[in-house]
Amino acid sequence: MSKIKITGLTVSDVRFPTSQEHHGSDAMHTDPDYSAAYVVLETDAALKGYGLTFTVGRGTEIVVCAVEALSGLVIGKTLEEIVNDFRGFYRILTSDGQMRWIGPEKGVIHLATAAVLNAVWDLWARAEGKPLWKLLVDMDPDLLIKCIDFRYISDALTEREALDILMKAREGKQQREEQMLKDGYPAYTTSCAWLGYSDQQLTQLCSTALAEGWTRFKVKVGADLEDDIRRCRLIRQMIGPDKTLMIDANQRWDVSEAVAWVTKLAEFRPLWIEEPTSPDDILGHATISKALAPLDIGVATGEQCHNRVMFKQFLQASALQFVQIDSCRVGSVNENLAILLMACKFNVPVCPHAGGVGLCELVQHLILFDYISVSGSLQNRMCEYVDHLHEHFRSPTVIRQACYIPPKDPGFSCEMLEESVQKYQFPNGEVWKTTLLQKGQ
Ligand SMILES: C[C@H](O)[C@@H](O)CC(=O)C(=O)O
Ligand SMILES: [Mg+2]
Repeated sequence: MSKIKITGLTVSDVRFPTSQEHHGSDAMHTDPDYSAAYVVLETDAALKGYGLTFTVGRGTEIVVCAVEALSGLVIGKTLEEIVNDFRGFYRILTSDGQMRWIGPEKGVIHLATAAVLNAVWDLWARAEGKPLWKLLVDMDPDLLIKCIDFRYISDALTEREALDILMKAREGKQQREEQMLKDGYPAYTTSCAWLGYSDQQLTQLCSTALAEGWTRFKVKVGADLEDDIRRCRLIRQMIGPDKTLMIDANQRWDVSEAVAWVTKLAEFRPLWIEEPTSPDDILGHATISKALAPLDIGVATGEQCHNRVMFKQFLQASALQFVQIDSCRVGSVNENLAILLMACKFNVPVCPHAGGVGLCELVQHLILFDYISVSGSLQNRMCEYVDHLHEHFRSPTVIRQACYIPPKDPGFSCEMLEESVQKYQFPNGEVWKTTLLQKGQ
């Protein structure tokens, strides 16, 4: 690989006013403006690297500050020196002697780490002329393992075990890749039933989704039990008994409240309850999992799980039945590789969190890699899809018959259109100047 040197980093606060139409609303985040701290790595070559982390509006400026604080650790490095010791570079970013204090490996600083590392992985995939999933699928297992920081997880997954998983999954890899290219990776939709949508909207979106071939649907719950019963009944009646329904409470309940509430929704046969309580409460999730097991309802979580250490404990404690990786919450591909491999060892299916802005574009690469090179299974597995804001990306996701079609363009698919970045920049982009003026701010 040529010695591409990273010469600069720019980061933008890009926000989309999705709250105006209640897109993305849930029991906890009632007015999200889907946003991103959007990173561009400049190099001394013709290539650039693009990365982002996802936020829901106010506070994005803090993530931008954190990215700026990390920028000195990446500017001046060559791509070659980073990827030749990616584990070491991951440590440099996450274990800076002073900045580590404001994490470690969690919160705003870790969101910033995700944005920067996503851009580095994008640059690497572009330099190799491959979409990221293919870069990972083709990578020598030894090199893949060297991208992962096993510190804090080696009691649950050793390097040897991780390597064995990858070696074992070599069998059938070619067929699985061909299958993905032909049929795509199964998806479910959350776009029909945001909490702020009216019943009429929900009915109309659901019937459109059914006509488009969707068979798996997620409904937001958790604010009002009577509303939840009515909305779940509506959706279940529309989709019929055989299609799949999931429910998502976005951390709204206490542990016992979660069990009682979900028991009342059991008649609608949800496959899982997502984020029933605080995302940090591992033992609480274990209690909920145990209580709901007789009802055949699993617990899903991960979109706000800080890092690989917490995923390890969720798995060790049998506190979740579905692992929801997120491309922008933890330390990018490096940390997600660790989580995919741990999920495989513990035999728990991975069903990624996506949506927001850019999350579908990014995470499709990781789940394709999981199927082709790690788990080799589609059983009880699907990737979230949300139908908003894809038009702002140079290589938007392609969905066919409710499946993600593997991206072909080199990179990690999160390059935004320059005009979108300008227009939606907060607070000086055209859209926000008008919006803030109307609000008198
Ligand atoms: C605020 C986000 O839209 C959140 O509701 C997304 C989420 O929980 C999911 O997609 O799952
Ligand atoms: Mg969720």
